[in-house]
Amino acid sequence: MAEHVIEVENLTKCFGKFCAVNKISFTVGRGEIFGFLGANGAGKTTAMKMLIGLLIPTSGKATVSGFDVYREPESIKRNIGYMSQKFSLYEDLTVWENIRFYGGIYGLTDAQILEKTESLLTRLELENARNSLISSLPLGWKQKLAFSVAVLHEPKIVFLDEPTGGVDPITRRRFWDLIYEASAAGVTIFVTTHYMDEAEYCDRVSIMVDGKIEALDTPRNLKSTFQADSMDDVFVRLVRPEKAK
Ligand SMILES: Nc1ncnc2c1ncn2[C@@H]1O[C@H](COP(=O)(O)OP(=O)(O)OP(=O)(O)O)[C@@H](O)[C@H]1O
Repeated sequence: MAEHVIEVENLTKCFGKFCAVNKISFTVGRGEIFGFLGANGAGKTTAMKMLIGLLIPTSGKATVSGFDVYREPESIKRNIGYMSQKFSLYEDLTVWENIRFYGGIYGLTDAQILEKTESLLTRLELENARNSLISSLPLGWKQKLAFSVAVLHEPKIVFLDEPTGGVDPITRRRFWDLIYEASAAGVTIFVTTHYMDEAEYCDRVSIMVDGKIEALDTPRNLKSTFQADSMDDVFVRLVRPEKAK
């Protein structure tokens, strides 16, 4: 059986009487691309914040890379990569300055940063943009660069919070090439998205409704279980059942 790098059992987060995340349980295997879906307000961000050591749960258990979310949040932060739509690259620094800045934060040496910068710029075909300000780059390039920076320190797990918001399907597909590459190298990908084409690219998908995981399986099995033609249909049936009728 594949090694579990994320283990979650009855994880719960309540704000007063309202439980944004209500007893969710799942495991994620090494190298797996795990899609974390749900409507706005379903509790995805709250759940992810607990897993990356930013929010202490109310109850339940969870470990990430073997580290406990209650006792070892700092170890979790050091051992994961994280990219969100909101927290990303510095717009008023150049491509190279951003790489150097994050490399420093992740504790890489100058020599490691230099070496990784060259291979990263070549891979992304961004050699000519090394001195360009981030603000001058198209959004699709920024997202690819933000992902590459998030895995600069070679974490075993990377958390992506709506990483491809606002770009077209072709640009999203190119971004997913980077995800596949990382996954093939053994990196586990935990990704939230509102795009159902991306849900189809995941190995398994969980769908949250009102703080609970209502379905969790491969896209193929979910479509079969819900007798749906697409992940879009599956999502609508679960999240807005009245519309599916
Ligand atoms: N600090 C907080 N205090 C009170 N309620 C909160 C807090 N953080 C989140 N919530 C509530 O918890 C619920 C889940 O929010 P969360 O941001 O986790 O949802 P989400 O699935 O990530 O939504 P989105 O797709 O819009 O980002 C929402 O009703 C939100 O208002």
